[in-house]
Amino acid sequence: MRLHVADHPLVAHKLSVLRDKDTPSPVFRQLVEELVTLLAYEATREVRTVEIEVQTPVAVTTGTHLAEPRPLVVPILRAGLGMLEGMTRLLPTAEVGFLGLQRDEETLQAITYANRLPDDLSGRQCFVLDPMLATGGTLIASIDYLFERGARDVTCICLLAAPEGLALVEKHVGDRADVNVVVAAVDERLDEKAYIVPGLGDAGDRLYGLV
Ligand SMILES: O=P(O)(O)OC[C@H]1O[C@H](OP(=O)(O)OP(=O)(O)O)[C@H](O)[C@@H]1O
Ligand SMILES: O=c1cc[nH]c(=O)[nH]1
Ligand SMILES: [Mg+2]
Repeated sequence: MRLHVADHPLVAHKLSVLRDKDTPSPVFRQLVEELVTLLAYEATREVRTVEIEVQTPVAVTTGTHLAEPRPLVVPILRAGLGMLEGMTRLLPTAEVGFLGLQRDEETLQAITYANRLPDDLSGRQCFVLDPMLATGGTLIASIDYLFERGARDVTCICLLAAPEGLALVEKHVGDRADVNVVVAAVDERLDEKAYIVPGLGDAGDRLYGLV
């Protein structure tokens, strides 16, 4: 697994506003989108491209297009949905697949309640969107679904990660170079309810206002 922690003052600024418990849902949603676009810039650094010929008004030149098959973006419902718009703004031609997973807050196991992924992901580059990497159970299940269907590589974009969750994902995938995790920050730890500390609370509730 390769980990990239964004080191940028704009990311740090937006993340601080996101953490503030008094930031209301509309502002929270807007900031999540902006943060994803900044993280996606880094996360798509190795997106596959092909050379094409472009006729400018002046001359013929060599340009770049995204290669086929198109990348697949997979928001993990519910909270990952808040990251989709920011991602597709940068990758408008990507296909989107959906996974619905909810962590059972007693057992901390991730339960899958929706799976709308293409059956065959052979050769596909996949980008998983989930704001919170806490115990890592949700992300591990998501990565497994994608590789089971033949994904070529998986890049996970998260806003916050706990060291415990990162360690579990790393233990699960080992040193394979086709799993990337891009995060805005790695926080201190998990609390007794497996919430990220200092974190930002329940990302789904803060995005969509449900309790
Ligand atoms: O690393 P883990 O310990 O598995 O926890 C992380 C998961 O918890 C949150 O989702 P949640 O289960 O609250 O669902 P929601 O998005 O519907 O709120 C979050 O968005 C991750 O998907
Ligand atoms: O801190 C956490 C942990 C899991 N899910 C969240 O939304 N927040
Ligand atoms: Mg939640």
